[in-house]
Amino acid sequence: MTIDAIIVAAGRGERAGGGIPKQFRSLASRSVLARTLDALAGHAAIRRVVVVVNPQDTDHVEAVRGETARSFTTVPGGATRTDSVRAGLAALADDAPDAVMIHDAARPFLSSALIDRLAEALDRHAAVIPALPATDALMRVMTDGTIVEPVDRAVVRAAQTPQAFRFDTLSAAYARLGGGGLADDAAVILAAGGQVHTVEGEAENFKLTMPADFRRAEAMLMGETITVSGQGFDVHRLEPAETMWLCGVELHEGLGLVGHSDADAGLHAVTDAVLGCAGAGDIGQHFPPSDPKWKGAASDAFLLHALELLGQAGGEVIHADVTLIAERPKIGPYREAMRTRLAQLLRLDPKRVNIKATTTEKLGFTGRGEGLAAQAIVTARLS
Ligand SMILES: Nc1ccn([C@@H]2O[C@H](COP(=O)(O)OP(=O)(O)OP(=O)(O)O)[C@@H](O)[C@H]2O)c(=O)n1
Ligand SMILES: C[C@](O)(CO)[C@H](O)COP(=O)(O)O
Repeated sequence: MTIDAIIVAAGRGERAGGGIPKQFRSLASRSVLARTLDALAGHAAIRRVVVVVNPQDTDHVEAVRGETARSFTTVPGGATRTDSVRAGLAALADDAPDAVMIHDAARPFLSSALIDRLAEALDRHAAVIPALPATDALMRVMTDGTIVEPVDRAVVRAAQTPQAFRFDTLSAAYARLGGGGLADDAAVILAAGGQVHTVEGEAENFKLTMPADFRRAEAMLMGETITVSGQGFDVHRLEPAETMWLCGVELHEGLGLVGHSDADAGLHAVTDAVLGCAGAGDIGQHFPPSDPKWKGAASDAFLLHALELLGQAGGEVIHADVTLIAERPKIGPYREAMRTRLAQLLRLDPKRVNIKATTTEKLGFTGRGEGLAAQAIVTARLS
């Protein structure tokens, strides 16, 4: 069965506050939407993901692309969640899947086991959602808050997302729905006279709605992780050349670095620091200079491999600080470009990346202009 996913991310997040729509706010150094995408688009059952966004948020969406390796397309959303889901369904219609999961961008903590449960239930049901029993006593109230009567909590459930449907069933229900918004997609099926089944939801899969939800989410992430640091150091010989690669940026200063790969000492130091965080040895073990495969290689590939190993070890980079040591070239004119490129490779906000440069007062091999050295410290969170 082919299953596509729609992430609705066009809301304004007014109840959460925080200055920008909540799905783009940072939670322990990564945006909510990047986390949601990784959880959903990273699942093997999901073929492709459409993210429904507000066109005002283009810059935020581009920043999220830099934070995740997952691919996704975007479509403009509407005034209500219902309108946004409708736009997502229309975007999938040309190459319609057998089934679709609709998920709130604002629920970044869904587990892969929950997606498994929903996918498995889709074999038996056309509409299935995760739901949780109520744990508090429930009261029916008047608009002023005065209680009318208790509600039997055995007969209610709190509905979560992802909500999973056979694509044709959900599309037909949306086609029958008039104007106006409903709370969720289960309500759309019910309005069309359909049946909706439930699987067990997850307490951790709460929706970031109010400011306190962000505090809870931060505490959850901090409590589950430890912070580690990795350190890296590299040196390459300098010689006259047209170009030099340093921290992923091409410099045109009449100097080059000599090495087996592109000799980008900055990226090599960062790669070693990431490997340090992952407890995965050093760059020479993974990319031996004796292997002709790496001759002239762009060092981006080394860093991406180290990041992959860190990911497998349950880690994510949260900060990097690099020091470049040389008399020449002067780093100042390239500093911002290096910061931007490194942030892109590390999938970090550029504010979390720092590039420093120093000379050694004409002392030693760097002082004599024979070589360039780079040091890096990378900080990562490990779960
Ligand atoms: N017009 C809308 C409204 C909501 N959503 C999405 O639907 C999900 C659940 O909605 P909610 O938590 O209500 O988000 P907001 O509408 O952003 O929140 P608020 O009501 O506080 O502004 C969110 O991922 C939100 O981005 C959407 O795609 N389009
Ligand atoms: C879709 C939903 O998250 C299911 O619990 C919920 O209905 C969204 O409600 P909101 O009023 O848009 O927050």
